[in-house]
Amino acid sequence: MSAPLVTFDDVTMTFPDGTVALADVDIAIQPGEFIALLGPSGCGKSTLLRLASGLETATGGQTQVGTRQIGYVFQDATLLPWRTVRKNVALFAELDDLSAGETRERVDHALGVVGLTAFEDHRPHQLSGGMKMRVSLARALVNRPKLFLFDEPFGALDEFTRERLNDDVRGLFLRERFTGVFVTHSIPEAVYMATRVIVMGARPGRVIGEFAVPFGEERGEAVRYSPEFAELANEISQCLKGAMA
Ligand SMILES: Nc1ncnc2c1ncn2[C@@H]1O[C@H](COP(=O)(O)OP(=O)(O)OP(=O)(O)O)[C@@H](O)[C@H]1O
Repeated sequence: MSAPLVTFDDVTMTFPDGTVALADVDIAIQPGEFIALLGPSGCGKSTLLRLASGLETATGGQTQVGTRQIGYVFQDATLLPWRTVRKNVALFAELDDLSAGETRERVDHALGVVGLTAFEDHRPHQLSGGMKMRVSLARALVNRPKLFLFDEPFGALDEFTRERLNDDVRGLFLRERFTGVFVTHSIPEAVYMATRVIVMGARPGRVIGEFAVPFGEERGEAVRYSPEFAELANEISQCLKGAMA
């Protein structure tokens, strides 16, 4: 087995007001894994992503991340309304001071893989919620992330759009070969997307269960509606219920 890309070793996070968001968290994420993080509200899922991204530093234990090329998408697409789709996608490349030619090449690629090339001159108010999230994904892709953090990106979308975006992210994962950490409240979404599901409990936030997902790279309806899928979702649900009892 290769060295993990992300390691949380005995990590504790206590905020200045005394809130213990995480206690004794041990997680090792191998390159090429797609982890779904599931757990009740307030169990520290977003805090874990913030630690992995370097936005926060844990108050105890060790957090190690083997790359600085990190993509991060949030529930809100956070687009700049006055910029076109292309200019929004180019934002981080501009901040990184990439040359105009390199930026154009990366933006073209990112717009292509999220299927928005035809909309590059639109402004955010002309897009659906799902399209805005695709712009947000493309913007993160421009940095060619080796680690891609998703903080409940599709929670606000209708189920149909969400399922399509789940397939889009799976497609990106298979094509770009990043390592993914995907926070969600949805058990089916977690099972559909992930290679491994990590279940967290609250007060304090900690890992209470891990489930390897036995499905291969090709997912789709046949997997989503299979008895094995329902069985695994049920096991995870029992684990979560145990955490909330
Ligand atoms: N800056 C902060 N100061 C104090 N407490 C905080 C801070 N940020 C988060 N918390 C607390 O830490 C705990 C974990 O928060 P976090 O946002 O990581 O949970 P979560 O599992 O992502 O929740 P949700 O599913 O509702 O988004 C919560 O109790 C939250 O109130």
